[in-house]
Amino acid sequence: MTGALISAKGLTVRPPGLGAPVLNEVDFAIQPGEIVTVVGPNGSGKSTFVRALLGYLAPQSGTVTRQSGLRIGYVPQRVHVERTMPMTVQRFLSLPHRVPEDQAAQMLERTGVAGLQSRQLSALSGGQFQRVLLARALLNHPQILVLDEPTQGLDQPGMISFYRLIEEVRAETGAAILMVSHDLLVVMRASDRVICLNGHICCEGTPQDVSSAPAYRALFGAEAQGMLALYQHHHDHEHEHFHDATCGHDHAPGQTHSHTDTHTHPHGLSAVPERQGL
Ligand SMILES: Nc1ncnc2c1ncn2[C@@H]1O[C@H](COP(=O)(O)OP(=O)(O)OP(=O)(O)O)[C@@H](O)[C@H]1O
Repeated sequence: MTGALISAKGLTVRPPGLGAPVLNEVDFAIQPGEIVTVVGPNGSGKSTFVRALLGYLAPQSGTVTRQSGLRIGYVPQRVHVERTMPMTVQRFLSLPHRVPEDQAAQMLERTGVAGLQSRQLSALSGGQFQRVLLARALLNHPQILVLDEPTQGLDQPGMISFYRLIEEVRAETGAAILMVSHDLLVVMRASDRVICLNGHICCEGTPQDVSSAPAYRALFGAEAQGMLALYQHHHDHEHEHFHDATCGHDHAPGQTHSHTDTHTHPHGLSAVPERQGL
């Protein structure tokens, strides 16, 4: 799609030594300012997808296009190496390029961990470390932030406040955000679009659409049921390109879906028709 920050067409990735591709024929595009979340079971290819989009992995076939000169802020999934090394937060923020102390201080304040510059990385709590990682990614003034499971190890309140911060960052900077997450309930509420991945795109659309898609429910079972408590999904509205792998067809804009689902509310919550603030 024109204007996309990153797009992929027919993206197929097969790591060396693996017989079958981890990703198969994935089409994708993210537009400026969009928040897109990738969900999927363990081993479904989420990190591979992100790394291929960023150019760290070469595709077997298909193409990835990144806007020329695109500024990317990337928080990878596995960063425990840095945490065990003796290193202050200031030094960590200055890798690979030196960052003036006042800029570092400002960014740490923005991400809610003011005054930690001289603290050792190993002395940070999980939540503080995630915010330091976010500060480092933001120092690059990214047009797109790519976060691979950014709330690993955080408790529920920590997760919620982290995602709130991500929404604030989008509002303030206009950066697009591509996240991989297992925190389905929380993160889906903060997303414009959700992609459910399992080697290929099983379904994608608004959180409401995806949470009630049979393919999504088949993958996430009980957790998907929880989503039903949060979203009321009437199948009498228009879908904008919503591919449902279980149905096996696309619903074109203007097409009315004919499923008649009964919505249950297992937690006794009232249905929330629109996206809610966190
Ligand atoms: N370099 C590699 N060599 C061999 N296998 C790999 C390689 N990279 C990924 N894989 C395999 O590809 C599959 C997808 O891995 P990936 O890390 O992308 O999944 P994921 O959805 O991010 O998983 P998780 O939710 O557990 O983080 C896994 O089965 C993994 O073992």
